[in-house]
Amino acid sequence: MSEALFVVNAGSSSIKFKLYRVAGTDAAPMVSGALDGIGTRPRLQAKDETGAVVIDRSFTAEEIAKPADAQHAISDFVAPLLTEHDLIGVGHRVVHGGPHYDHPVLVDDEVLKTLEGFIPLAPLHQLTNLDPIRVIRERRPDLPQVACFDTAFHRGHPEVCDRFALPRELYDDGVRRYGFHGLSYEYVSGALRELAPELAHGRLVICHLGSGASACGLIDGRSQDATMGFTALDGLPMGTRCGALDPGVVLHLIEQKGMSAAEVGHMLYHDSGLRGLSGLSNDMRELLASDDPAAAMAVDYFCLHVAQAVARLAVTLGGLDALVFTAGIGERSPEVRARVCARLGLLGISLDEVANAANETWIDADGPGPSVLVIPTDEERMIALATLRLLRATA
Ligand SMILES: Nc1ncnc2c1ncn2[C@@H]1O[C@H](COP(=O)(O)OP(=O)(O)O)[C@@H](O)[C@H]1O
Ligand SMILES: CC(=O)OP(=O)(O)O
Ligand SMILES: [Mg+2]
Repeated sequence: MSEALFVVNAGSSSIKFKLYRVAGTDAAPMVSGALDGIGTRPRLQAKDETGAVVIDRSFTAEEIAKPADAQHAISDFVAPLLTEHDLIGVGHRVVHGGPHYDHPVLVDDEVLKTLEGFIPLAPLHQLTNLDPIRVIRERRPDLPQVACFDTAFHRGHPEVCDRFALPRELYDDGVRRYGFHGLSYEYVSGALRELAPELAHGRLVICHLGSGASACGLIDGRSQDATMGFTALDGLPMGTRCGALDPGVVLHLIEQKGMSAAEVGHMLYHDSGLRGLSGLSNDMRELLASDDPAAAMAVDYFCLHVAQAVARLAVTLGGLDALVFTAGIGERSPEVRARVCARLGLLGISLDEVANAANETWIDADGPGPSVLVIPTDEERMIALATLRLLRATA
């Protein structure tokens, strides 16, 4: 029987999963799938390694009302696939690891309790990250589970990038700039190391532009600064999240407009960003296809703020050798990349329009400026490898 590893990447409305075949210290996906539309139009789809569909099943909103229901349905689907494999463990993406977890950890009662304490810091993510862990613990208490954190990669930031300009004691209480999407940044900088080691050692900015969006500045593969802060609300505007915001607006909404903290929180997490700006959609594809001026302004706002973030991070790094785009928008939208880069001529950035339009890996024009690349991210692979390393080390 060959060894297998299961990886779960749970989000607010979907759970992505992959089942890996383990070979030594490497792992290759056998089945990849997702259950999305939780609570609305739940649908479980998965493909095998040849791309053939192995399940496509719809559920009612009542059947899969919450992430725990989704995990049960996924586990029911996966269990029969495991008869010929020895499942050695499960790796999870957990968005918030707080100030102390700078590496993946084996989940036990105490770890789970600590991670539950971070739910208020990542309301859109943390609870749904922890639900599958609980469900799998109920079903298979013997199975080792590993939490891999979005924050861990950023824990080595210099102090000047880790603090807010607030009274010192708040930092000791954990009010810090954590940064997120660390699994994605770790994967992408590793992929760049394979493609061009000299660039990976240099000053690099990676833009992770998905439904959550952030940018990270790295030197020699190590994160120095990132746009997300204490929570995954900060930094770039996102699908439904506001990004960086004058904190005076929050005070105004509460004190003058009489909104409750929960109402403000809901607005900032769910009704802002591209959705709020456009009044139309949180989906970049729809905005790019629309001829509504508000949609055009939302796209322009997004591109301006991404470009500003790249310039800001280049200041932290003391220059820029390469810029990498990744995640849904970063990997698939030539128009967004072109509009971001058009604003970055001052850094010497210039695109090869043909390569950019074709979503090629290298998209900068010949010349002395920074390299510009498109590298698809793979958070699940990062989780699989980190989980495997930890399981081997603790075996
Ligand atoms: N071809 C495309 N052009 C522009 N945006 C795209 C394209 N494909 C996907 N997107 C956008 O990518 C975003 C989702 O990115 P993704 O990385 O899948 O998000 P997440 O994993 O955080 O749910 C959505 O805003 C979607 O509109
Ligand atoms: C941290 C974060 O924003 O994650 P996602 O992009 O998956 O929403
Ligand atoms: Mg994502």
